Order: sequence, then structure tokens, then C-alpha cells
Amino acid sequence: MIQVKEVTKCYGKFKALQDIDWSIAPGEFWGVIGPNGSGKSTLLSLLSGVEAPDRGEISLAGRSLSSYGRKDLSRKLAVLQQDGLPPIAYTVREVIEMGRFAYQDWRGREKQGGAEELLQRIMKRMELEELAHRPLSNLSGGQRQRAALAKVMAQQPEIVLLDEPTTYLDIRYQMQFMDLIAGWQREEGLTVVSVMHDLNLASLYCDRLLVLNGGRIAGQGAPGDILVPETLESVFHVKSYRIPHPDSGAPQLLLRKAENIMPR
Ligand SMILES: Nc1ncnc2c1ncn2[C@@H]1O[C@H](COP(=O)(O)OP(=O)(O)OP(=O)(O)O)[C@@H](O)[C@H]1O
Repeated sequence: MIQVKEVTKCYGKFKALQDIDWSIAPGEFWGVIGPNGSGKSTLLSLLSGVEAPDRGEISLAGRSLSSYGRKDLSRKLAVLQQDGLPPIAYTVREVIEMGRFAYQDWRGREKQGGAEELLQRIMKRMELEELAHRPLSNLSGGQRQRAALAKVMAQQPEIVLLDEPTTYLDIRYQMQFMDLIAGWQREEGLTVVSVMHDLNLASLYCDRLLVLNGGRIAGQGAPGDILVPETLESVFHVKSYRIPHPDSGAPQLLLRKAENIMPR
């Protein structure tokens, strides 16, 4: 679905990403993890076409990413940022409708029917019906994030790129958000690439993890292979224990306080 070949991205003389080779198959759920400043957001902005690599090539469904027009790309790929939508005066309903941009003609009319039914279904699923006519400016950060996800769903993309999407959500909505994305992935074969700071959440939801460190790939593979105390120590400089999740056996990490770590 996405091929990243020998990609390097520089800001001035600084190499934010170097020699990135990565392949994403359709329907996979990838988590991108790594310390602050390791290049995660830069990689996402390259995948979304917002920025272009200095070297190397990114292709999407067999075509160079740079050859896609704006509407063309919007039907394939949607992006959800950490603070998905600003507190603007548009209502929730209006914002979700904006997700249909790529399917409208120059007068703002849909080329095919069925949009109204789709919007109703999405609002119901996201529990946004009661908020439909409220302006974003008087919603909480978490409610705005749900509206942002609804807008992305209305876009009906094949790939969704998420940049730390659960940062401002409480634990209930973090889980609800991840469950919605995972359900959407299962039901419609959505391909997901998500920057994640919460490694335990990444372990529960991602099929594969890409580890960045200092702009280079420090590992890629299944969470069971990647989330080991040795990697946590070499990449994040923290000590941890690893235990299996009682439900699924997925690895979960317990962080160790420095005062409890006995010198050998
Ligand atoms: N527009 C820019 N100009 C100059 N340097 C930049 C720019 N954008 C990012 N960088 C630098 O590139 C490196 C990677 O930044 P990036 O935002 O991709 O990291 P990240 O892994 O997403 O970090 P975080 O976890 O803190 O969000 C950092 O050192 C950052 O300072």
C-alpha cells in the first residue's frame, strides 16, 4: 500500500530522517514509536505528502506520492493530528460534512447519493448526535477529537495517518478511540499508521511497530519482538519489566523507578 525507499529528510544541514526503508501492506495497523525528536512526525508528514523527501521515494498504491492531486490523495489517505480540530465557530455537523470535500463538485454537491445516510451513521457511531449543532469552540478537547475522527471517517479513506491521536483524551475515550479505529480497520480493511507514545496501548492495538531513534530505523516487527526491556533501555533509556496481558498475552511494560534499581 505504501513503499518508503531510502528516504532522507533534512532541515538545513540536520538530517531529521535518514535512509528509511519501510513497506506497509494493505489492512495493517502500524505504530510508529521512538523518543522525542526521533523523526516520527516528520515521517508522517512525508507519508501525507505535506512535505517531500530530500532523497528517496515514497509510493502509494504503486504510484509516486508526488503524482497525486489533492482530491485524489484525499480519497486515498486522511490525516488526524494530535489536536485534531481548532476551537472554531463551525458546528460539529458542518465540520464532519467538510470531510466529504473530495467527493463534491465545484458547487459543493456530492457526485453520488448516500452522503446523508453516511453522515448520520458516523455521528451515531461516534456518539456525536447530541453535539451535532454545537460549535467546536464550546466543546471540550476530547469532544473535538471525536468530531475530528468523524470528519476523517466521512472522508472514507483507505489509509489513515494518526499523530498521537489520544494525547488529550481521558482513558475511557482513549480506549473508545482505539477501538473505533481497530473496528474500522477490521470491517473495512483500513490501513492505519499511528504515532504512539503509549507503548502498552501500541502493544494492544498495533500489528506491527516501527521504532525510530535519531532519525533512523532502530527496529521493526511484531509488538512481541519489539517491546522488550533491552530495546526500551537502548532506545528510551528506561528500565522496565515485561508481563503478558491477561486477556491476550500481548506484552505490557511496567516501568521501574530509578530508586528501585539495585546496582549490580
Ligand atoms: N520544520 C523544522 N525545521 C527544523 N527542524 C525540524 C523541523 N521539524 C522538525 N525538526 C527537527 O527534526 C527532528 C524530528 O522532529 P519530529 O517532530 O519529527 O520528531 P518526533 O519524533 O515527532 O518528536 P516528538 O515525540 O517530540 O513529537 C527534531 O530534532 C526536530 O527539532
